[in-house]
Amino acid sequence: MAFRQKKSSKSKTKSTGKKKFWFRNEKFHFILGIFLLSFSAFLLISFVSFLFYGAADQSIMDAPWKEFLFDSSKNVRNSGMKVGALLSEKIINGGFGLASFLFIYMAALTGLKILGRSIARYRQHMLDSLLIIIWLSLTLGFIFNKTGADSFLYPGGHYGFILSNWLRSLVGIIGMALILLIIGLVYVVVRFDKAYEFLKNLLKQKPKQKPLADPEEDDDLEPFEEEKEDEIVGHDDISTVIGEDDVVRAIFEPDGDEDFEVEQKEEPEEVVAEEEPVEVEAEEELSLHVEPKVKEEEVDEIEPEELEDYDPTLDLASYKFPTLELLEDHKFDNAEVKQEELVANKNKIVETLRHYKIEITKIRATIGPTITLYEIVPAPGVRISKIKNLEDDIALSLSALGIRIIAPIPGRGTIGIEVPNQHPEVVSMHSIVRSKKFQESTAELPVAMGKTISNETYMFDLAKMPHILVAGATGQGKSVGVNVIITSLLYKKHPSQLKFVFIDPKKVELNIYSVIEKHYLAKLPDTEEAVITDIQKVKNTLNSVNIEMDARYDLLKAAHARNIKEYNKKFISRRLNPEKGHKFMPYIVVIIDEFADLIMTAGKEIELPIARIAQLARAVGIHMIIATQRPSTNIITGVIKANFPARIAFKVASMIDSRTILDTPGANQLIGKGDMLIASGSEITRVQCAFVDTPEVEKICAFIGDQRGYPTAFLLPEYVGDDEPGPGDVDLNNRDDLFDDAARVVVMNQMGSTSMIQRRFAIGYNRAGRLMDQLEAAGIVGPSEGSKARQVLISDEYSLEQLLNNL
Ligand SMILES: Nc1ncnc2c1ncn2[C@@H]1O[C@H](COP(=O)(O)OP(=O)(O)OP(=O)(O)O)[C@@H](O)[C@H]1O
Repeated sequence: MAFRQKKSSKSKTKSTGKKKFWFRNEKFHFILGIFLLSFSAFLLISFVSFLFYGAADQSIMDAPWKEFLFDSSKNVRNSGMKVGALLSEKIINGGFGLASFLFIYMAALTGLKILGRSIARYRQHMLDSLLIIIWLSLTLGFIFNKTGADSFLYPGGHYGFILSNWLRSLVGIIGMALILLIIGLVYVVVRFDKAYEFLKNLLKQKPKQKPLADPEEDDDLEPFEEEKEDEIVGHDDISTVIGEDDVVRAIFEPDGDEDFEVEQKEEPEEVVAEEEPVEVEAEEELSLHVEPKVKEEEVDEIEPEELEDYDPTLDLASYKFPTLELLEDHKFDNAEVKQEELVANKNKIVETLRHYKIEITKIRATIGPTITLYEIVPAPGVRISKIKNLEDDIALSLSALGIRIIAPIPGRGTIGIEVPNQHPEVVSMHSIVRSKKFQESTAELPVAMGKTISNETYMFDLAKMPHILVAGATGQGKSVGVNVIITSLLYKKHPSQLKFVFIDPKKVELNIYSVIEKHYLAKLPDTEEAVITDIQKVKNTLNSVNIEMDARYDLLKAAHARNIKEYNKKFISRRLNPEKGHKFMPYIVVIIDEFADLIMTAGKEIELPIARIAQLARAVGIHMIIATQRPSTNIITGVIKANFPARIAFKVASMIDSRTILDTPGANQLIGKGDMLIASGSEITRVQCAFVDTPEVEKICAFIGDQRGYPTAFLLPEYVGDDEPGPGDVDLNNRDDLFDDAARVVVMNQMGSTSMIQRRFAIGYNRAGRLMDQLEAAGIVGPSEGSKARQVLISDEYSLEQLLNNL
């Protein structure tokens, strides 16, 4: 029932895929194209004869419509007959006047395009036509304003007439004429460079910069538009009555939420960096500097009009997202907070405060999944610090652990006392994934973490965080938290859009995901396991991610894109040439479980590449999540803290640990079992983490793993560590597994080319290079000759086999 909701939005991708399939049907194209061409021919004939016979046909057209349509004795003179006359009347007179002829042009052009004729700048033609229709209809409506009464023809059509009358009433005849003239002029200047040059020469002293707006500029600005924020799921179960007859009155409005979404706008500095040169140049010589910039863009870009948008999901077009049934509802685990519990807690709070001579004027309860927030308004004159100091006394009187006092609650003017519920609720991943907020999220990397104190789904966009440090004592819900993050992403992102790098020195937590290797995992070439456990491989992988990051930056630079979103948008609209190395970039999320173990064994060798990724990788779509159960300062160092602004703290043993993670106490007062504090920027939110059990994750992974995947995991660039043998020291006793095959290929082709070996065996450049060095050491090929292929020293396969046998 409720699952249906999920299906509708989740299957968006799926249904668009189907639609596209239907739309791509060749026969459908042919029929539609022919229809549009015939229709435009018919309209042309009808429109033209309407100009000649429209007046004569008016009387018949004025007849009641039944008579007009069904009385075959009444005939019109229009060559398109009654339908032609009617269409002409409705489109020309009832619509946009003589400008409506352009509709014919648009229909014909569309027909030809659908039939497969390549039409350069099709979209531009359509846009131009629409603009001209509006402008011309308005202008003709304005000019022929008076003639409407005695002529059958409205040259500006109904809309031109109405709109021009309205504008005239606003700005008068002269104002209106000026507006039309200026709009026309701006259009001509923007569209036609020659006209612009001409006008510029004409008015040499006062050149106008504005009209030369680079179409790319619009594009560049787009990412800075605020993304639509998700709707908040309605919740009516937030506040609860404490008791009418109590000494202190309870307030029960639903909470306004100042969720995390206040965060992150795109950094303005980047805009400045990009736009500055244009402004500086504009001061000197207005137009000259803008032109070459456009040309520079074109070097890397290909003509977009000819091709349909690239669809990265096409390789796995039939991929099905995991369904909601794979997740448990955990409903039976849930318990309501009883009215008596609320009243009892309230009374104890009030009594304890009274005991210390603190009067309060209001108290309100907001029931969360695991804790209830009692918000109090102290009587005037009471010092807040006094209440804060009573934390332990209130905890004692309520005989409960995990009491936290927030004094004051930012932006509310109240003091919050968080009290754990006697029977905490399990927030199921099921309920979170099903929430409207998650389903309708438009975030790049949406993660639904759990529920806030006011029972709202707590979500964030990992792309904006951009890296997360997760810490907490053992057994408090850290691994579940990491699984929740991964699961959220699996429910929302297609394998083509997201890749994970899993690093798990303990070899237990993340191994569960190895079955989705060919869908979602990234690994080094030539490695067996996609979930990395070996410390040397961890180093190599992190360095390889660094190389990938640098390569992505190079591509972004060549594409004049500021971030991955902008780059992929350009790539999808086929404005980047794959032959120049451009490719669709999936997001890469690096997850390191038990970070402490790594730092203890490898120290700086691990910390430095992590810090570099954390500092730089955001713009190129590489994000990191590191988890540790040892939140000490030698693990969470200053370098790590500085680069991981978003932190998630599960319950920790001491206040010092809490400070190490969050820079503030609080995590030591949590109650465990997924109770957590999320710090993002200066805001700290208490959230009950969703619960996803290992069998649920296994089911999701099996669901994905059983589907067709890519031939291999996503291959990261090859990285050769310093301690691995370089090309100089070749040990023929330790030959590459592909040595014999590579030798045969080289001899058969009589070509000693590294890239041929690379291509033939689908291996990285470094490995192919090493193979070539070994072939040289074995005397099969000659020494390197720069960019030329090496000389092959063995002329036939027989000699080669003999040589191989003797090695
Ligand atoms: N969000 C949650 N809701 C309810 N129970 C939870 C939640 N998270 C964890 N738990 C309970 O706590 C137990 C331990 O959780 P988890 O394995 O995630 O701890 P951990 O911090 O990763 O421990 P370790 O560091 O030893 O791996 C779970 O088996 C589960 O019973």
